[in-house]
Amino acid sequence: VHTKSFHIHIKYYNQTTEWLLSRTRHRPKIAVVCGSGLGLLADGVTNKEIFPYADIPNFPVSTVPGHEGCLVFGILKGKSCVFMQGRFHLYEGYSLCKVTFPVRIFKLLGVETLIVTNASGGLCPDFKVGDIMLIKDHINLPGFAGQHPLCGPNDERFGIRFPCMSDAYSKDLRKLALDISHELDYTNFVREGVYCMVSGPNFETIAEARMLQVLGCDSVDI
Ligand SMILES: O=P(O)(O)O[C@@H]1C[C@H](O)[C@@H](CO)O1
Ligand SMILES: Nc1nc2[nH]cnc2c(=O)[nH]1
Repeated sequence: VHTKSFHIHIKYYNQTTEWLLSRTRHRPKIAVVCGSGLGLLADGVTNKEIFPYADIPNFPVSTVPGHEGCLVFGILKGKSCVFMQGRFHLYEGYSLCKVTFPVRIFKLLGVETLIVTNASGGLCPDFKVGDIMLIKDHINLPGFAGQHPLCGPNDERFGIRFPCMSDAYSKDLRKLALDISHELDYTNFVREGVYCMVSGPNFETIAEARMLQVLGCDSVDI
């Protein structure tokens, strides 16, 4: 649906939401987007209901290895959750409003907390391969050049026209994650940093990586 368009009509969001609500008993308040190879984050949920993206009306499909392409509803630690086993990327040929389509569906399903994960490239010299970085802020490089999911007519149901981004990532949730990393003795590989989005699909040249470091980025992904 409108793969190259800046805008997806509300009727498609409604159609997808109604389709899901009529097929799952779950009413999740928490959504988790699983990046490359991280689909196993959904393994721990009980009362699972699984919907392949290809079956969900208007949903994009995953085209990248390591992205299973399923929406998994279930219960984790007594909380109803929904997991995206696989996410979408600009470099797959999807417009950014298509890439972010599921996030708006989560909003319409009643989700209040979104946890995003991905496998990104480290830029901070202190980081080691395999470290976990909690995102404290981001730089949306394609956004500077007009590639932005919020371009186009604004629908107030999803948020205001000019969103403030000075507190994009919940301080409370970041503190909780850091506190738990202390409890679990994970502090030697749990970091905090600034995430940079680029369009890909190529990874950075040495000069580009150095430029992103100078701009204050600690990790980069596509
Ligand atoms: O979906 P994420 O960001 O975790 O995946 C990264 C970026 C590319 O899709 C892929 C390259 O290996 O990993
Ligand atoms: N842009 C970018 N994305 C990545 N995703 C995983 N590794 C990388 C990387 O080195 N650069």
